[in-house]
Amino acid sequence: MRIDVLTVLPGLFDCFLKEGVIGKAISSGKVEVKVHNIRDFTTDKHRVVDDVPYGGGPGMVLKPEPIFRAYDELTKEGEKPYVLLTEPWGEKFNQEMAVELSKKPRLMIICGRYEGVDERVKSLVDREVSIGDYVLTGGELPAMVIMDAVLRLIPGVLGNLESLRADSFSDRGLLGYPNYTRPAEFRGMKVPEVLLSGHHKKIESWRKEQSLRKTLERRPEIIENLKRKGLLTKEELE
Ligand SMILES: N#Cc1c(-c2ccc3ccn(Cc4cccnc4)c3c2)n[nH]c1N
Repeated sequence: MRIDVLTVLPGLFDCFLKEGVIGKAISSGKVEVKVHNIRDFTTDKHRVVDDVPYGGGPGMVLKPEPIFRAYDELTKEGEKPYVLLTEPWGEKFNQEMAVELSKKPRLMIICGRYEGVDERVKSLVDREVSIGDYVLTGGELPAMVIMDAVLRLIPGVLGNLESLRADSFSDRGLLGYPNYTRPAEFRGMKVPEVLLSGHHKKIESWRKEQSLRKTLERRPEIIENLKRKGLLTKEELE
């Protein structure tokens, strides 16, 4: 998968693209992520990317020209990208969307700043996406959240064991099971016996029950949604 990111703050992505699972996936060539400074696609000597809003009002708006120039330049060759625009009021990002996006060969993520992008930029966009009902200062952190959730699903990025675990739980949006590690007792708090038993079938069924129970308690709508889609097995429904 290739992802092109358009932003006026490319430096925000430096650590994200160097560290951890995502950094390894990029350095090993499993995925390609290129961050482009929208300012590099301006043509004036002051490299202006924003302007005051028509009709008045606070703040500035990202101009359409530099973003269109970047899009035209980056799509001259190769497969056309599926274009995302991060927006406070976009479609809510979730695991289902992450799975869908992970199957695209190429993505482009346009990150707004200030009061947002000129409305005409949306003629380039396939999906306006929000990571939640709160207002951030720009679209870069949402872009990193989306990339993290999508790239971890690319085969080989997490390694086999992890991707197997992911398929059975988080890809259906179920909440995770409790994790423990040594010591077996810490300040009077013991690790559940089943996890010390070495009985893999019992452990798996305990984890599934914990995940379903936590999801039912905290996010019952996820269970209802899975029931409606027929994505819960008979024993999971019991
Ligand atoms: N995805 C996502 C987001 C954003 C987000 C995303 C892009 C931009 C570009 C500009 N702003 C700031 C801004 C714009 C309009 C009004 N108020 C503030 C952004 C916020 N905030 N919260 C989310 N879940």
